[in-house]
Amino acid sequence: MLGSQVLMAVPDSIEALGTDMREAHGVDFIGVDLTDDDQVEALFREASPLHGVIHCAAYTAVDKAEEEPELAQAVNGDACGVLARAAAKAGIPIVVVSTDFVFDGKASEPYRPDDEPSPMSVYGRTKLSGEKQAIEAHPSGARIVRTQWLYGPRGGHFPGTMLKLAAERDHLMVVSDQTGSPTSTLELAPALWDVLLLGSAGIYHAACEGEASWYDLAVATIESSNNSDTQIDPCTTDEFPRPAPRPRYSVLDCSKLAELRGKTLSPWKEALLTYLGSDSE
Ligand SMILES: NC(=O)C1=CN([C@@H]2O[C@H](COP(=O)(O)OP(=O)(O)OC[C@H]3O[C@@H](n4cnc5c(N)ncnc54)[C@H](OP(=O)(O)O)[C@@H]3O)[C@@H](O)[C@H]2O)C=CC1
Ligand SMILES: Cc1cn([C@H]2C[C@H](O)[C@@H](COP(=O)(O)OP(=O)(O)O[C@H]3O[C@@H](C)C(=O)[C@@H](O)[C@H]3O)O2)c(=O)[nH]c1=O
Repeated sequence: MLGSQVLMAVPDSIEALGTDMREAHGVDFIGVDLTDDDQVEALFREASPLHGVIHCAAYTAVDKAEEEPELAQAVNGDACGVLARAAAKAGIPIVVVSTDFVFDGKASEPYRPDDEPSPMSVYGRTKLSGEKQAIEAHPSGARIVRTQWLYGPRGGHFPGTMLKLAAERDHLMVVSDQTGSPTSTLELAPALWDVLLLGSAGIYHAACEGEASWYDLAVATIESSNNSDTQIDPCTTDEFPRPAPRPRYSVLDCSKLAELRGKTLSPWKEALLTYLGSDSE
């Protein structure tokens, strides 16, 4: 969703900094083992990122990760250390994209970046490992950006699944007891740039404003399509069992990012409607 490329090296020219015309080189790591220091260093020599790296690759199949913990650990955990080490050697910062699923969801108010993580799933544990490995490998340059509930122009995502299912079925059940902040990658991408270029080493939270359940997100998505009679009913997590546990509440406190940027990301519904091409509400 954040791009099929797994690494973005930013801009070629210093003039591009601070403008809206920032250009990134997407680098496809075809055939490169991200857990191999030599291969990643060679890739850095080839791509020669001047100002930094935004690392987006991950094993994101939350349920399947429960069956493939070693692979998830290699991709989500160890690769972050390797990439951060290469960035440290190159003397450039790195942004590592992480997740709300590092938290256990037992909180009742938004999680701050320095709150203690306690992941519930293989995906969450391996992403937390990636955060730690990146910080250890590049203490002065690693910026961790935790985000959540992403959707956007590329790749599969929950609103897309809802639209597809609504076209096929006349009834959907969607969990209403998990709360987070649906976040458009169109909102997140500029924030990642700002953290890379203006931020300092450490952990940031980045999500659209406001909170919602998956049910709320499904309803808002289907309503905006204006051509669906599909009935959507709320259900509990227990009524929609999945292999990986998810946090019940994982809203992120994004005030540190807002201070850095002088603004918040847009409210989640506004961003959703913009993405869906309808701002008529
Ligand atoms: N989706 C979400 O809701 C959220 C995502 N995030 C984080 O944001 C980042 C981007 O997520 P998203 O855009 O959803 O991810 P996607 O699953 O859409 O894309 C992940 C990318 O990683 C690549 N990748 C997977 N395994 C490997 C590997 N072994 N070696 C090289 N590349 C690999 C994939 O390549 P290929 O296409 O070839 O498989 C794909 O391009 C991730 O770090 C994720 O953890 C954080 C919070 C929420
Ligand atoms: C398809 C479907 C899902 N659900 C539920 C299951 C689950 O609790 C919730 C979301 O399901 P998904 O599997 O689409 O999303 P999920 O993989 O849980 O999404 C997570 O992805 C990772 C990568 C992250 O980092 C998280 O921030 C988060 O976005 O919706 C329903 O209730 N009804 C449905 O018809």
